[in-house]
Amino acid sequence: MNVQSRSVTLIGAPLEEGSGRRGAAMGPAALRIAGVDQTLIDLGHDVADNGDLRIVPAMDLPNHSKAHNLRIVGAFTRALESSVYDVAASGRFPLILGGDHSLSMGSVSGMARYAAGKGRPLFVLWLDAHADFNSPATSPSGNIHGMPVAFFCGEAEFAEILPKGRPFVDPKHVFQVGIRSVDAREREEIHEHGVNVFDMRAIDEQGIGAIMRHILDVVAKADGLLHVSLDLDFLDPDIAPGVGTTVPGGATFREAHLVMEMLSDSGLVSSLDLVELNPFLDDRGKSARILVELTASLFGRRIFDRPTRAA
Ligand SMILES: NC(=[NH2+])NCCC[C@H](N)C(=O)O
Ligand SMILES: [Mn+2]
Repeated sequence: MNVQSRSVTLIGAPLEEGSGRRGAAMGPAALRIAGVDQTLIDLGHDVADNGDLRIVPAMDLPNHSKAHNLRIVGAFTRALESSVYDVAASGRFPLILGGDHSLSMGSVSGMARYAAGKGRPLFVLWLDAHADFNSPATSPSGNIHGMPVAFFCGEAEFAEILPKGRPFVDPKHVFQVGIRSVDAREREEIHEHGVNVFDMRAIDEQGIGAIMRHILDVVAKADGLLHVSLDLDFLDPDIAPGVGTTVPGGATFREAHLVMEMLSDSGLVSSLDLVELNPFLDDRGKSARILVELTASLFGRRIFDRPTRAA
């Protein structure tokens, strides 16, 4: 195996209040039970586990009728922003175990602060069925997990969650791959802001390999850092049922692994979110395991590393 060994720190974010239902708070536990730490250790990496973040609701934030549970999501955003920043600044790779996708408001903002301090641009690879570019004004649901991209791009500020002057991500540095469910006003917003969208049709027509080569080329040429945010619903629900917002027609097992293998080869990835796993909806741990397997591919596992076995 020819993989650069990395120092990885796991950060559990048992957050479910950004989604419309319960269950995603069990995500970090399920990912640990599926063996995320040992899998990385077996690949030769040094792994530390910071445990799960524990928060109290941020009472300085308002109760917002169009951004449900803002005080809890806001508290997680603050806690994750600083712990992801601290882990990255200590030279380690932050691996965030979610938790619903609103946690990316914190993780990506923490990486944006880290990248700004290094004078390097931050790029985000958003692997998801959804664009998550709503704001309280445009969201049909009021669920904050549909808003994180707009938040870290500086477009959705629904209360002062993070200090004024926080660094934003340039929407043109966001690559969304696997998209197949976008709300009407959200669609206008992503086009207006120049987010790079590769929807499922683009994957079907161009192939995921060509799309990934293009993205990695752009990041490498800019000497950027690349944060990867993997929403379980990027995958087809047939292979990954343990998620609250399933959309048919998602990425296949091999498409998802090829994304991770190419990311691994590139050496460009600085940080990773694993989000939206809802173990309450899963089928005998299948979705938790697939997220761990994909993480293994991102950290250097190759098809030929696995013992051959009949199905
Ligand atoms: N991360 C997710 N699963 N997001 C789903 C968002 C669904 C819908 N667009 C909304 O804003 O409510
Ligand atoms: Mn999402």
